[in-house]
Amino acid sequence: MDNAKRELPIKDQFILPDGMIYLDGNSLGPLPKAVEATLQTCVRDQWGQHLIKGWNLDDWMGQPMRVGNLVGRLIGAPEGSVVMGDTLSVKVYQALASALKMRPDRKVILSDSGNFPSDLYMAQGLIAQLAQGHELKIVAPEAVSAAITEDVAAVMITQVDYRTGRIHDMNAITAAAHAAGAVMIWDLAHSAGAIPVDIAASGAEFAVGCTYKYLNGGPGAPAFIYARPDIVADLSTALSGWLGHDAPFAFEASYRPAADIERMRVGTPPVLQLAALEAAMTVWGEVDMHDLRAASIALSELFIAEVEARCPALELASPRDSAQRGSQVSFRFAHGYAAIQALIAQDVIGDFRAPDIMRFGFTPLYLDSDDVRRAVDILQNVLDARLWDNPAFQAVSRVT
Ligand SMILES: Cc1ncc(COP(=O)(O)O)c(C=O)c1O
Ligand SMILES: Nc1c(O)cccc1C(=O)C[C@H](N)C(=O)O
Repeated sequence: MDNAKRELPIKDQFILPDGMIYLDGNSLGPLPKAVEATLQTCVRDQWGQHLIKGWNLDDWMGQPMRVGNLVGRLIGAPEGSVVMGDTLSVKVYQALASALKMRPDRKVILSDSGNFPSDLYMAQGLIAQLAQGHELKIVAPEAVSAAITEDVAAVMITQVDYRTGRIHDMNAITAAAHAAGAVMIWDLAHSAGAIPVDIAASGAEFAVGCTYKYLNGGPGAPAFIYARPDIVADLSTALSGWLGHDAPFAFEASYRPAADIERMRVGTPPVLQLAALEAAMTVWGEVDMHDLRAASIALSELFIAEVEARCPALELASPRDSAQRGSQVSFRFAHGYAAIQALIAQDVIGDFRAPDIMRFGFTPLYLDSDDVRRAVDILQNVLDARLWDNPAFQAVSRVT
């Protein structure tokens, strides 16, 4: 297949600095043009002029469900089954706490060593808080299915590994969890907007994810949570904030959860961030996820082929089979941190994950094959000329 035919034509909908090749949309997506204008309106006209009336006039209170439905379409969730709010770590906690309540006789939470640390930390914190003898079992990614035994209450897996990009088989793991009577939670942080997902078809009970990566909602954009519609009415929400109440403005003294997914809301929605995200979601109107996936694979394959041909010091850390890989490609290199800094100094933006992973995200909404070739030209120069071997590139910054 000709790579050019796989490219998506909406690069002009994003604001990217001149000359920059942005290969970090898997960590923080760039600014969609629609967001800039919407935020101006939201700040100046809504907040500025409507003030408190904005909750009704501009339906700020409806944002978490309205935007949840937009995100839901990208992950195969039915209308009304996804709600926005809080950070992903908080949503992991809520999903996990709800899942444990569904299996009171079981004490094991199963996850894998490829999971993002915050998910594991939230599980550890919840276990300590409950003090009921739960245990977090962490196995190798390849060992997950075999480790789903009948003492497992919840299987909590991030579908696409943040370091290597390796994809877990969502349907197979969910089926294994259900066969053993466990509840399934998927973290779609590196999946939503990156690969086609059909959460409803998987049958999983919960999915959570963030929106600042491939959904381009901006730094600090809120997370989403999905719960399978047939279980919602009985879910314990763990964090019983007033906006998850069935009638928040009745101001009752006792908590009574909303009948639907809104029970997973906690407190006041981040209105400006949700306005930004709602505008960012308009770019998906013209994108078919299967076209996007094909374009992402074409760009990733091109990158791997070019790097392997021209940069022999780097070792592929991602699965070679594109079907097993998300929308990022990682290479191992002992001087990876400094090499990434040297690349960034030349406006090729990737990132580094300890101990030695150079990570590059491929987002076909705003990247094409010329960008990929140019990025590899610069990478080759960084390696051939040992540009990484410069003290200026070794000082580790607070955020990598
Ligand atoms: C898989 C995964 N889970 C959880 C998080 C944490 O998200 P947040 O900082 O929004 O709580 C991240 C990224 O930071 C992530 O990649
Ligand atoms: N959420 C982030 C942040 O607030 C600062 C820097 C990076 C992040 C990230 O999202 C990291 C990301 N989850 C990762 O895959 O490494």
